[in-house]
Amino acid sequence: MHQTSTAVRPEGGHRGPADVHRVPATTTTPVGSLSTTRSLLRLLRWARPVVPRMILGTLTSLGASVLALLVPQVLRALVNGPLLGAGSRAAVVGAAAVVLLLGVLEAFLVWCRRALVAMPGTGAENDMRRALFGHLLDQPLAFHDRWSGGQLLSRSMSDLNVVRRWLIFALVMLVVSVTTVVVGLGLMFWTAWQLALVYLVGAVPVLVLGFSFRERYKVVARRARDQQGDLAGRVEESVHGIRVLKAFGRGEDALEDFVRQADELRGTEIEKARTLSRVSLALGAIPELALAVSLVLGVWLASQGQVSVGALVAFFATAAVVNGPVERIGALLAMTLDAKAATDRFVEVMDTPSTVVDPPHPVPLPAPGPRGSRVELRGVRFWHPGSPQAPVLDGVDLVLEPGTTTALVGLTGSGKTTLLQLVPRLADVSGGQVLLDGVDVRDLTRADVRAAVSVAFEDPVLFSASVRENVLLGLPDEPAGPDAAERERILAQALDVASAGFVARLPEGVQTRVGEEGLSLSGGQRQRLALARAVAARPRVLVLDDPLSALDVTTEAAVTARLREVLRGTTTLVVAHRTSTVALADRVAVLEDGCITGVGTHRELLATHPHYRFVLTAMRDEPVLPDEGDEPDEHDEHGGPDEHGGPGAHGEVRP
Ligand SMILES: Nc1ncnc2c1ncn2[C@@H]1O[C@H](COP(=O)(O)OP(=O)(O)OP(=O)(O)O)[C@@H](O)[C@H]1O
Repeated sequence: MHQTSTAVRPEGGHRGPADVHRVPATTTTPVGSLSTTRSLLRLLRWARPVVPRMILGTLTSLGASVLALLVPQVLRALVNGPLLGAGSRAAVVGAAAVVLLLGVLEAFLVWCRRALVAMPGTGAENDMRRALFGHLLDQPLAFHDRWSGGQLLSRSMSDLNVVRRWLIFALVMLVVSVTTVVVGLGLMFWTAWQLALVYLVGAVPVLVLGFSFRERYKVVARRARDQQGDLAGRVEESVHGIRVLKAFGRGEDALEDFVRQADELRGTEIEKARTLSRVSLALGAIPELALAVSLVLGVWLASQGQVSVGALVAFFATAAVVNGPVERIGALLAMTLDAKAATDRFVEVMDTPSTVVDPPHPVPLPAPGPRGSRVELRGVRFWHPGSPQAPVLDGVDLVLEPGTTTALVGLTGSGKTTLLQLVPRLADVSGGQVLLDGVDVRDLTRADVRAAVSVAFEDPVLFSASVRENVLLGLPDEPAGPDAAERERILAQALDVASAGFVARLPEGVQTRVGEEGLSLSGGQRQRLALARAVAARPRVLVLDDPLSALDVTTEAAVTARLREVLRGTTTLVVAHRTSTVALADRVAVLEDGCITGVGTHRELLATHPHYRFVLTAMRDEPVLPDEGDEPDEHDEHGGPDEHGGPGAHGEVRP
């Protein structure tokens, strides 16, 4: 999806600040300022294919209502004719048969309405859910940082449920009810206009009450939906952090927080119910009151001979038909306002443009050179949305030469992960450029970039799927991707590189289901599968965010050794928090104050770069720092960069 209006690039090229679209993080979103009708009309974007069936469903429902309204007219003829006049028994039976036929036809039309409308309603809900999920997947990381999972969950599940129920029931019934009331009133005027006038006077307070109900209910309906989202977020967060809550004995506090939020939601739901019950009371009582007055007047008029008895019967029978829809209108209006709140919340997400988009005219991905792909960061600046005054990266220059491995080193919070994310376009630069084989990554399609660049994060995520599916996630499916035998070979090699021998001991080997709903793995096992996944994608560029942090030293050494073999021909950028990870690299780049302040071999930097030495002392394992004048040697132990140095990544070295 390409959104030019709020795309990240400012006019005139790549170097300006990102156009950051701000989205509400939680429930403080104000009530949508659009009218209810305009709000709900936006559903047409997704519900258009089902409109014909909806119209047909509404027409059948209207037909049913017309039949219901015809019954009183038959009664009128029956009373004025066979009953009070010189009618025959056959005429009475005939009239009863007509009433029965009308009833059966009405029931049939009601069934047709359900059959016509139910399916398209679920179809529209499904399409909207799919569109929303696709949109969420399309959003950059910054979007997911700012929206709570609970809000997104409730918007994609319960909000769309509300919209579906409105589409298949309330919308149709509202149209039918209003039409029935209008036509019924017309018939009442035609039957006995004096009585209809009395009935109509009762509509004035109903309309006034209805208007104030709409205004009040709109606000609480939105609040209730937002609070539901917050509550879902609370559950999600607590389940996610259950270990921490238990470990710190904070279960009771979490429960208290949950109960408080649940009580707030309950309060809002009660307010909704009260608001609705007030208007429902008025909608029920006022027409009945008007009918009571009409009855007295009607009897008097009949006694004066100004209306016939048949007309009187028909009038009240029609009023009985009309009263049902009038009473229902309150509940239908409430469902409509709930649907407006749900639609507003859905559209808020859908209208959030992605800031990382495909270019209008993508450049084809150039072929890599003989030794692999070259990555260059040129004057890269980056700040997180909302804090342009504090750039995390402030002019990063770094070249990763083809086929080399560069370790990125810096103090915690210095921006290493942020820098890494810019290469596969998980976020776009705020200034400067990231070039892949000479092309700005923003001029490539995201699919091309992500096929070329694989990532493994420190905090590995496995999906509820088999080991095989998790590891081969980055490979294109057949027929574009490798065939079955080749996939098995890639799988075996990736697991071997990641030293994931434990997979063979899992209950069903590579078929074992892991992830959230599968077998629990240790942190190190998960990391190895994530690493295998990155390797299996056979990328040109491998971006590793401290992927071995949970491994013991022996396993890390084994993985490192295998990685060094496989990484030939792959350009690798690896964040290192341990000297043993640095050992993987040909060159080391030091990130300091948002810039690369040094690039060189471990030995060179150790000798010349005080900040590098300082960072090493802060690393998780204990580096062997050289005594003054000594040659550093700890990397020789790890088979480090000195052995594999050679011409590698280089960049501007700032003293
Ligand atoms: N989504 C975000 N919104 C705002 N600031 C953020 C966000 N993510 C990270 N930051 C900030 O950006 C800075 C760099 O974070 P980053 O995660 O890139 O550091 P790092 O060097 O990888 O840290 P570590 O070594 O601890 O993993 C930090 O100050 C962090 O607080």
